[in-house]
This record gives sequence, C-alpha cells and structure tokens, in this order.
Amino acid sequence: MELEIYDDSDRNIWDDEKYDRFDRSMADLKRFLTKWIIETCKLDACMHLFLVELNDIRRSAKGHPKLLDFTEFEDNHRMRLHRASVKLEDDINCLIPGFWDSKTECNILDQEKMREKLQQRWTQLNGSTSLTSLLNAAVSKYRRQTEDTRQHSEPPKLCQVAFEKACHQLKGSVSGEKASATFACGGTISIGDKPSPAIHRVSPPVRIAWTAKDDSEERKIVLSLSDSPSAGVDKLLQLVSDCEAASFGMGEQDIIDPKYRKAGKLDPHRFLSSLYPADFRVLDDMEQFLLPNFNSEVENKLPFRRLSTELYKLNIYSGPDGVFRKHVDTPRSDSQIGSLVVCLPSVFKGGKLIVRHNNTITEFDWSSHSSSEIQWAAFYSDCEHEISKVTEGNRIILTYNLYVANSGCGSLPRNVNVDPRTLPLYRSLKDAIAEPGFMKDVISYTLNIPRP
Ligand SMILES: O=C(O)CCC(=O)C(=O)O
Ligand SMILES: [Fe+2]
Repeated sequence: MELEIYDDSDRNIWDDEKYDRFDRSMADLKRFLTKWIIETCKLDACMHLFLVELNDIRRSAKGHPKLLDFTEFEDNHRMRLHRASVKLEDDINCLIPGFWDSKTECNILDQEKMREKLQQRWTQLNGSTSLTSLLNAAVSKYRRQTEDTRQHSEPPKLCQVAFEKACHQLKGSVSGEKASATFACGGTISIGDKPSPAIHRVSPPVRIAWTAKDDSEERKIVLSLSDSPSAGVDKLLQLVSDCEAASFGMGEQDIIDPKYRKAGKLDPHRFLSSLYPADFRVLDDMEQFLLPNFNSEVENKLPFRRLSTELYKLNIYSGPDGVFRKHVDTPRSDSQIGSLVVCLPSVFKGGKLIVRHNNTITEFDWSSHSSSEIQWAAFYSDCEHEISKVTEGNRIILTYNLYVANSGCGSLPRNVNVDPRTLPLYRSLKDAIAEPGFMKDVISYTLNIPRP
C-alpha cells in the first residue's frame, strides 16, 4: 500500500475551504493509517495460524529443518505444507481482499515478501525467553536438590513428577508460537450498593430501561444482588416477555430457529443500560490482551491501536433450554475484530460460554457468581463459540462489537470532539492576542516583514 501526500505544510490547514481542494488531506492520512493498522492485524492473525501448523510439520520432519527450508520434507510433509499454504492464501483473501493477487502469483510461499514477513513474525513470536529460562532454572535447581533422594530411593516421588510436569506445561504456554495466541480474555466487575469511584471497579447495581413491545410504555429494572428485594421478579419476567426472539446469521439471511438459538433480544434502540464497560477499564484490559503485537519492540510501544465498543444487543437466555449452538459471529464492518459479552447480575444455572481457537478451548462459567458480579468475556471474531444450555434462571447479556481504531496520537486529528476553548492553550493565546503589540510582532515575524 502506498500513500502519496502532497507537501502542503505551507498551507493553512484550518481553512477548510482551501484545504479540501487538495487530493490528500490529514483525513486521508488518518484513513490510510487505520486501514494499514487493520490490515496488519489481520495479516498477523493469518500468518500466526500458518506458523503454528508449519512448526508442527517441522517438528515431525527429518533433521528438524529451519523455518522456511522445505528441502528435507517428505511427501506427507509436503502435502501438509501445501494444505497450510492454501489455507494461508484463503485466509488472507478472505480477511484482506485484494492484498494478495492469487491469479498472477503461483504459490504464496515462493514470494520473497511473504517469506520475509513470515520470518519476521516467527522471530517476534520466539523473542521473549526470560520466563522460559526462569522455569528452566527452577527445574534444574529442583533436580539438583532432589538428586540424592532419587539415587537412593528408586521411583521419583509423585510431587517431583508433578512439579516438573507443571513447569514443562507452563513453559509450553509462555514460550513459542502458541504463547501470544491469546484469543479470548475475561474478567469481573464487583457490584456495590454504596457509591464508589469507578477506578475501584465496583459498579452500582445496573439499571436497564426499555420500551414495551408496542412502544406504549417505558419500563425499568435494577439488576442488583439477588437476595435483595430490588431484583424485582415481576420486572424480570416483564423484561423477558418484552424481548423478541433472537436470530442468527446464515449467509445473507437472519434465521430464527430455537433448536439452534433459543434466546430473547432487545435491539439497542429499545433499551438503555447504566453500565459502561470502559468506566471499569474493561477496554484497557482487552487492548492489553487482544491487540496483536506489531512487528518490532519499538513499534509495540507506539500508542497506535485502540479498541472501541458499540453496544449491539441485550440478550436473555432463559432456563430450562436457552441455548446458542456453535457459531462464529458475523463481523459488522472491516474494522471489527471481535465481540465483548457482559453478563449482568441475575441468577442462572448452566449457560457456559465456550470459545474455541486452534484446538484450544477457553470456558467462561458464570453461573456460580451470576448474582453477585458483573462478568465479561471478549474474543476475536473468527473464534467459534457456543453457549451451553441454561437450565434455570435468566442469563442476561449485553453484547458489544469490538472495533480496532487508531488513537490519533501525535498531532490532533481534525474534527476532534473537543472544544478548543476548553484547552489551556486557548486561554494563553487569547490573553496574548489581547496584549498590545503581540499581533504586530507575530505578523511581522511570520511574514518576515521588517518591523517599523
Ligand atoms: O452470551 C454469550 O456469552 C455469547 C453471545 C454470542 O455468542 C452472540 O451473541 O453472538
Ligand atoms: Fe456469538
């Protein structure tokens, strides 16, 4: 992707009319960066999957060849490699249409640019070894300490075996290509009846207001700790019955099939919620775990990529058979990278959220704390997930679309939603302009006119 920016540094960029006549503006630059950032994320994700598979093939190949050296591969390895490279190509075509011109290029792995990118990503994935060496040191120290015992009493003690096994497992999870493959994360927000600063991550009871199906009335409920009377059983029943049946997307169609998804829904124009996950630093947590690394240490430190959320639905899965079988969410735009689900306080049993990626499963079982905490999970759009049967109660969920965006660091973007009059600089400038002689000095300086 190449961007040509005209050198318009001598123009007055605050003068909209003039500025809009140029082909490339700050807005173009912002769009370009956002597109580039999103494409980099998507490419990283595609290469990541490929590298995991390639490393598996290498491990089973003779002589443990170097990453992109396929000379020693036997037929079965070649077949697997071929399948993986076709998948890589398909993934890239699907996520970044137009990035790869599959008609003119023969094989994606023959392309020097692609090989370089794969090599870079590989180096990056294997870069951090400090925790691994710590674990290695722990194992050898433990071995040395127990060597004598081992020599004298033949079978190793159960705790020794368990310790080493745990260290090896941990080492596997913190190093190598699977380490940065975090595809889901989650957390909790406590609920307190007393007001508390949001920084403490204690939310007041959540208030939901919604409109009746025929729009005739506005209704409200406070979702509080279950044993408090304000939990309002009647209101809860009302909320459930005011929901419409939730659909799911299949191709271009929205389908309602209670065997596949049995849940109620309210579209966002029908309800308001008092809970804003960003107030409880949920966005910061998700950014930390879900935004993939850039390509180098230096770039990783750039405050470029941010997440934003868009409230999408309120869903209720009710016992005895609320359910949502295996599916992948339909992304609502090119910049959507995932979903955030927030489980509001309400008693229920069952209803586990199970998220899968690359043969790894993460489960979010919220039933035991369903009445006392707000619980949340976020995961990438391409993760298959399901909700197991809700056997009792009501599992009330807010879903949000997660978008990646650039934070507009560096210079202030145009049309920023901040009133310049609120900035300290505005007041100093205003005061300075009021000084007799200031404007004369500035004008003669900027226009290079000799002062009288
Ligand atoms: O409720 C959940 O845990 C997940 C919801 C979900 O998968 C969806 O709405 O697409
Ligand atoms: Fe989903």
